[in-house]
Amino acid sequence: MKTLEEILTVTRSIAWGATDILRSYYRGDNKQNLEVNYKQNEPVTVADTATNNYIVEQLQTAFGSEDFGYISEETYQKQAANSKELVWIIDPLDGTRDFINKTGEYAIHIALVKDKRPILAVVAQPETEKLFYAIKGKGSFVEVRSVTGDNSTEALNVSTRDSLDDLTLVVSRSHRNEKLNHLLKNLPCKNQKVVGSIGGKIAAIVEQKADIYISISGKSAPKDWDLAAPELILSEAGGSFTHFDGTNLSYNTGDINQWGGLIASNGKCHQMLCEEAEKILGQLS
Ligand SMILES: Nc1ncnc2c1ncn2[C@@H]1O[C@H](COP(=O)(O)O)[C@@H](OP(=O)(O)O)[C@H]1O
Ligand SMILES: [Mg+2]
Repeated sequence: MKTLEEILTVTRSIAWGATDILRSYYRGDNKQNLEVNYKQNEPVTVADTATNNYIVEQLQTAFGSEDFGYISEETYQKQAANSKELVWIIDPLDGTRDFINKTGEYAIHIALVKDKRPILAVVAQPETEKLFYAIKGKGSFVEVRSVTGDNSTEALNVSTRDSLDDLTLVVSRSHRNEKLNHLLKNLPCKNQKVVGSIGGKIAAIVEQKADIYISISGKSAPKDWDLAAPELILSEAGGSFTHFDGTNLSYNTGDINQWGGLIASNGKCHQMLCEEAEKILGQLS
């Protein structure tokens, strides 16, 4: 069995390959029409499926199916938890709406999960040519691709901002509901900005451009592939990512949905934020 470092090297290379595929669709180099279909009210394009197939094929070629299971957004069908000890959880295009609407805010997520928790993660942000990566216990890093092929890498640390009023909150542009809007209106953090893709929101926190991300499920919920890779990148950069009650997220549980309220933060006032969120939402019901 390869070491996690060896697995990461291969995964990073696959994520750069996926970056090139998405960038070429984004720029219209692939002449195929970007027809938008809908799966459970979420848009899907040929860019999602082409990148999905590329990532899964490349991972399967590199790691096989004896030791590893595979859960990927575009090929997922409702199923029991995957029984393999190591499971890849893949979102080939996180932020499909933003990809279609050309905000540039979309990402690729690849996570390796063991015992329901992420142990290795890559989040690529094609439009900034950045690739965020982490191994559990080894810190988070960002690699920036340059045209000369001379990539630079930096260790990531969340901000040290620790006063609720000063924290900047990032939130979804397209997944909003009454509860979330009520919470955003009543939290003391008044610096709020919309960012597409969960990978992009977590990238903003680990690059210290923001401090908090909040999500509340409605009729639908974010899925394992939306969260597993960003979660590890954030926690390895010193942040926290939990349910409102402070408990950890679990992946590959048999229910792909992540229901309820989730808070990701720089960790400095995480518990206070969780309590504040529950208090504010308690007033609504
Ligand atoms: N409440 C919710 N219900 C369903 N999906 C959600 C969601 N909140 C976030 N997501 C998913 O998370 C990704 C990023 O969304 P957003 O940009 O709004 O934060 C999108 O996935 P995909 O683009 O991979 O389909 C979106 O479907
Ligand atoms: Mg997707």
